[in-house]
Amino acid sequence: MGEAPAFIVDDDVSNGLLLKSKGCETIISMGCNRTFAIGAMGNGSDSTIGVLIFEKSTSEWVIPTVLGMKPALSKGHSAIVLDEDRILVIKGNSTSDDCFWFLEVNTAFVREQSARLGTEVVAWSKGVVGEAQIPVVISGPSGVGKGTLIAKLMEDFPMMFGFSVSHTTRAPRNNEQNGVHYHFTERDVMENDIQDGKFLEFAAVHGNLYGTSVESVEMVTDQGKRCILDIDVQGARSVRASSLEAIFVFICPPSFEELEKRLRARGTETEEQIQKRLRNAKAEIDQGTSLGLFDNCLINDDLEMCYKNLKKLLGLSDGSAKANNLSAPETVHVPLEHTISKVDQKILINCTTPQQEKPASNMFVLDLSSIKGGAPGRTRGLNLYEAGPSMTGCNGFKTAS
Ligand SMILES: Nc1nc2c(ncn2[C@@H]2O[C@H](COP(=O)(O)OP(=O)(O)O)[C@@H](O)[C@H]2O)c(=O)[nH]1
Ligand SMILES: Nc1ncnc2c1ncn2[C@@H]1O[C@H](COP(=O)(O)OP(=O)(O)O)[C@@H](O)[C@H]1O
Repeated sequence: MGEAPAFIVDDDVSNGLLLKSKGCETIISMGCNRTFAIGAMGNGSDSTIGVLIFEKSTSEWVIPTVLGMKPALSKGHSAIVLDEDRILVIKGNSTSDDCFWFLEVNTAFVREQSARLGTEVVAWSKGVVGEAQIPVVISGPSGVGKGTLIAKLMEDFPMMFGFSVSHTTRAPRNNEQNGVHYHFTERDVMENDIQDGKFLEFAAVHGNLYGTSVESVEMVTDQGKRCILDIDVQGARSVRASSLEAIFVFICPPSFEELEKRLRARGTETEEQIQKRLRNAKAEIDQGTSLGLFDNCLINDDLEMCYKNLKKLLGLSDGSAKANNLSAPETVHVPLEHTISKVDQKILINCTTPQQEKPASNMFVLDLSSIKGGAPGRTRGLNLYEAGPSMTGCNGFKTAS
């Protein structure tokens, strides 16, 4: 559990939306029963951010199990309670690609993990500014053309899509690069990482272990791109059961004979491996087309036609309307000294220093009405924009004292 953080607890914690920041420590109340302290744990350069919970009914401090990648410690943060299930923590002196963090305290994931571990649990999830495009899971039997379709998508929309690089214990093919096509790894290393909870899903496929690490999905999301996962049907089922929201697409061959022809023509497998893949293909097609697991099934007969249909279901048929929206948002710097206030799902961040002449140009609105995802993984869909004059006065927003 670790050492208790050296928090300074203020008496003034009764207001649910209260922000109280003393150097590294932030104290925030949630409902009438619990107060959260977020601040430095450890000493000097070894300090990391820690969390303590004060249970008012028992007057006791509880050290929760903290899940997820946590933010680096900063000299000050502001915080605000959202919907009674998570706390938005804004790191001072940081840029918008790393300053918005959510501490989940009562989301479905946290409740599930708390029941599993039998302890109080909280989970960090970093907020990503930008359009909330949910990941795309693509499955289908070996040789059906998944890789070919994904490569076309990545080539035509490089700013929009990013590929989740899986881990596998199978040997690389001649044209495959480590870290690009797969992270080629040893079985015992991968099994340890699975035990440590680093994988979103994993499965034994054609005699090898394959898996998607949480990090591989988060890395794509951090770039503001829509994540594509090329995983088998078992993996798709695991992702469906996880809290990662995604769209599920199954690619089907026009016939079994054509699948066999493509696999042989690719020339990357031995005869034995081809036989194994063909045997597995039958079960995969059965499951992929009949379980209700997939949102869409595309038949890859004519490649161009299938690609066109894939683009259509991803909302790209009109050319690139959505792709253009995805240009990386401008980076905003949030200084150490800032105040925040909340109206509905909008947070006004006031970065104005007393010397500044045009305060409005230094106020931003963080709109959380379209957020998606959360722990495990990133919280996407944060919308950040400069506050207009109507938002910075008495119209809706009250500036926190
Ligand atoms: N569950 C799971 N399956 C994966 C993952 N990465 C790849 N696969 C699947 O493993 C199977 C074999 O992939 P691969 O060895 O690259 O052969 P290919 O499908 O014939 O190109 C395919 O069905 C992939 O979709 C992963 O991270 N998790
Ligand atoms: N619609 C198609 N018609 C004919 N050949 C195809 C089609 N789609 C893909 N291929 C070819 O089939 C082989 C297998 O495709 P690939 O993308 O590697 O499949 P997967 O990733 O599903 O294993 C490749 O040689 C590819 O060029």
